[in-house]
Amino acid sequence: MTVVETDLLSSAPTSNRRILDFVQSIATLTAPERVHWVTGTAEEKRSLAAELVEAGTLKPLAKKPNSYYAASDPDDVARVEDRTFICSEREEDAGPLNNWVDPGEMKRTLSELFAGSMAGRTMYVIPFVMGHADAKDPKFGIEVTDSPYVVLSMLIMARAGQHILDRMGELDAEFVECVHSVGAPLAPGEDDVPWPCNTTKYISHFPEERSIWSYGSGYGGNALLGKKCYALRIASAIARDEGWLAEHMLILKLTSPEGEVKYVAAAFPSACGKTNLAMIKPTLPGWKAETLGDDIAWMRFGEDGRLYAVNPEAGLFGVAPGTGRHTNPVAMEAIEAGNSIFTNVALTDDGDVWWEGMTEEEPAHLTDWRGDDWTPESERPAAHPNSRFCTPMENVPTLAEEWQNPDGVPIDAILFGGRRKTTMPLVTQTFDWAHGVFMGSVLSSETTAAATGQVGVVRRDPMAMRPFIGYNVGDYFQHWLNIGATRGAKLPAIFYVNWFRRAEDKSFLWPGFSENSRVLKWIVDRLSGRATGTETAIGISPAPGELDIEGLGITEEQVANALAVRPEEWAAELEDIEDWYRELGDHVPAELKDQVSRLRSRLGLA
Ligand SMILES: Nc1nc2c(ncn2[C@@H]2O[C@H](COP(=O)(O)OP(=O)(O)OP(=O)(O)O)[C@@H](O)[C@H]2O)c(=O)[nH]1
Ligand SMILES: O=C([O-])CC(=O)C(=O)O
Ligand SMILES: [Mn+2]
Repeated sequence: MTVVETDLLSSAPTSNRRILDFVQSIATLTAPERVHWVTGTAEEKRSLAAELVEAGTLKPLAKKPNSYYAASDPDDVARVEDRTFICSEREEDAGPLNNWVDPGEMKRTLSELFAGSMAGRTMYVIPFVMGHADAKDPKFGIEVTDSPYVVLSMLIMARAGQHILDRMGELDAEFVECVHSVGAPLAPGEDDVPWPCNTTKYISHFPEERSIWSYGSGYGGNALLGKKCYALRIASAIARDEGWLAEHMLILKLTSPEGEVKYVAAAFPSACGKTNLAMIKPTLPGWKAETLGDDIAWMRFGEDGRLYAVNPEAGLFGVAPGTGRHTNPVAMEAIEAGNSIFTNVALTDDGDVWWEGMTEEEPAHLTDWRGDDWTPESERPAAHPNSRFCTPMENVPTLAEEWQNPDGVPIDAILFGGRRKTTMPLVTQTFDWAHGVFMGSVLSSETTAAATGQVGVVRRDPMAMRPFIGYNVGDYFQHWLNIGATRGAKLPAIFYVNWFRRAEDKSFLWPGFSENSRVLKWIVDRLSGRATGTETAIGISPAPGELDIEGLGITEEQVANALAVRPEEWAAELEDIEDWYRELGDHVPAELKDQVSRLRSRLGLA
């Protein structure tokens, strides 16, 4: 018996066989120096943080309570989509948008990489639940990792710790096995680096087995395995099998001046405005917005036939640049409340954080995310474009009380949207569920810094889920159609929005941010039958005068340009949509292909 085995059996805070077997097998494979079962106490967090400060990974921030700064390796700054794999038994089940490797072959590769990969390090065992532990069918996970930075981040992002392990033991619950290593074993006496990682990276998912193996990266969506890997890729496969939806969506509660409440979920691709909309401060008098989630929504039918959404996460992992008092004051307040980790932002000389867009005036001197001196004359941004704040949901001053409800909130409207300079209007309502699924399936957006690769290229990002669907995209579309065809379903209305359309002089046609509340008002007016709208080839637009622009200081003409459905743009779009469906192959449902023909004829192009 190795040291680890003795240690594991004697000190494990659970007697659950499945859990012990899993942890033991990973310890045997990865050969860590010790095993630490994560409890989630304040004392544990303090000591982990102190260790990370000692190692140079974290710097305490003088200006923010219990908050830390981290700078990653410059080559480990975002999700790596080209190193992300869906290892289903059949290649066809991974579909055309995923990288597929045979599961047996991937397991062999991983076994080699993980063999001894935690040498000289501590292996942490993080018991967690996505959603609520007292939900009807709680979705548990155990992440083993050799990164204490991941532990501290996971304790913010998910409900985790000893109380979750106890609950799992009580229920003898199934759990998703999440295995993570930064891939940087330490030889005896070898010094560690502040951000250990490996140039070889594998973010591998086994959807049938419901397990995740992540190697080589310590960053965000690659390493906090409860988030994108579990709550979207694996959960989307579970949701397909169980008849629900796991989506890349924010959840927002809106209350009108008359006290009418509506719940909205919205899917925008990474770095396209979910966190901002989730924390919107309406500019229209009397309107109130409250936050339920900013990135992921799990939606299931309730007994009344409505779709109920829960946020499976417990924290925000928000894009820092562009977040400031004038754009997202609610997020700024959340950050001020402390208990946060900031990664790849810039440091001020007095021990605070800064990033582009936080303040209008730039500080005279900073330490940039690479650790270099920075002044306003510097050519490179001070914060990495994908720098992030990791903050507990409880810090959000606009948190809705329903956040504690394990069954979630009934969704009235689903919004799809992307970042498009042209073509896509500010807002349009789809005709019905199938048309909404069609519009979601052709969602398009310019790429952002949230993933490695070229930024600013238009690509299709169906339902904002392109990098996150754990199975064949065509089957995923069919699943959405099936949800709509569920007997007794009282479905949300589906809208499509674009805050990012530009004028000829390249300026934004719509001021965005808090002013998006005017678009939300029109949406609520549609839901409640107060706005009649006007029909276009692609959906229902606000009729002239229906969008409230009072006091906004923009002209009716500018609004008309933001809302315009231009036939010449749509002729080009249609061709691109046809190419897209061809590219996706024969799993695309006939019902959606039929939507393309109908759009073609509505555009007068048949
Ligand atoms: N012009 C404009 N920019 C916006 C608007 N909303 C958000 N942004 C900018 O878009 C960027 C990303 O916004 P987020 O709200 O963090 O995006 P997200 O969808 O939550 O991103 P992920 O966390 O990567 O999934 C930030 O730089 C924002 O300032 C808007 O209404 N108009
Ligand atoms: O997953 C991440 O690293 C951050 C995120 O929310 C996204 O990219 O959508
Ligand atoms: Mn996201």
